[in-house]
Amino acid sequence: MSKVPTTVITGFLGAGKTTLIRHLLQNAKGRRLALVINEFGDVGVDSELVKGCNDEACPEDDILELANGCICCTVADDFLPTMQKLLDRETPPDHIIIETSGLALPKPLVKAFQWPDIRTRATVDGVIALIDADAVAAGRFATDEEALAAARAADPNLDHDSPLEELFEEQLGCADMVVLNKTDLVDAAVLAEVEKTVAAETRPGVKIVRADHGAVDIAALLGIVAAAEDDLDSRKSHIDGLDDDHDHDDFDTFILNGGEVADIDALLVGLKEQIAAHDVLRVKGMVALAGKPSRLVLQGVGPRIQHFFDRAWKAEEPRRTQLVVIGQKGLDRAAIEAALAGVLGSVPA
Ligand SMILES: Nc1nc2c(ncn2[C@@H]2O[C@H](COP(=O)(O)OP(=O)(O)OP(=O)(O)O)[C@@H](O)[C@H]2O)c(=O)[nH]1
Repeated sequence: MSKVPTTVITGFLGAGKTTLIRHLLQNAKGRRLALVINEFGDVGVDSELVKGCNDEACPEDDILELANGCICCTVADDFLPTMQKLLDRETPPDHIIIETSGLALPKPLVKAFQWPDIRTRATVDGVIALIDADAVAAGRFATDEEALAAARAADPNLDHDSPLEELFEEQLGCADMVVLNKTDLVDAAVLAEVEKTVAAETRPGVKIVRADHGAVDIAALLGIVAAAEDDLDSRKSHIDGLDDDHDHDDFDTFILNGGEVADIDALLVGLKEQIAAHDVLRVKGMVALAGKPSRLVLQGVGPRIQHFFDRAWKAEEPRRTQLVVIGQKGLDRAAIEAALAGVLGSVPA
């Protein structure tokens, strides 16, 4: 029996994983793909967005959500049963795509493919690391030595590099291929520098492909045949030898709840102020705009915010606003909520 190839898509918060997967689904060329989506935060925004595209290549039944924390920490409880369910199907998918949360360490997930019941039926075709070229150019993953020294002084138990840099290294060090995304946001000279920074963290021979909005040919992404689960030793990780004992205490997340938003511009201005003031890494979710039949998807990555209408609100859905906010440890939830209370509208009963 041949094993079902599985591609793991990793990459920091907002790098463009969901965008790349939507592109993949729209260009599946007859392959039956199943998606396993893992998010950090309780609102399944990514799966909503993928379902919203109503693509024939990926019916809703083939989109499975793992919302209980980070996939790398909940492997045994959530991930393995989900894989077993997919593989037990009368007609298993041709290919499984796993979108990890932006904070996930890919190596523990790849290791899970050594689990006896999975190993005989599935293989990791490849680990794809998505990189936000704009964020790397802005130095978001570089260590701010002063800040690190201050953090170490405040917490003598701090035993690692800046959490953002560590994740950057962790995700690149496990990759079979890197997609350097958001090339539209940086010029050629900057891109060449970013590519050098990225190449310094990859294993030898790993290809770096440049992309705009995750538009990479499916033939390049799928069919790498890496069998990554048999090749774990070449993928260095900060948690090697630590018995997979790690957590995500370096990051905080919460949900901003509201009702109908009367003034989108006021919400955007308020959000931008809060993102800057509290160094928020990611904001994403749905906004109910007063007087509009469609729901508004809002996406913030670092200082950039985008929004668009995706589909009409269903009759049974409460018109409410929910935005996931993610930042580094110590995020001042109360201050952010207080600052935005006036522009988010009242939560429906
Ligand atoms: N300018 C530009 N924006 C992009 C590109 N790719 C994705 N985006 C935007 O970046 C934002 C985040 O994209 P997602 O695909 O949701 O990123 P993600 O990695 O799935 O995010 P998380 O699941 O939260 O980690 C969205 O607003 C996208 O439209 C790109 O190549 N260029």
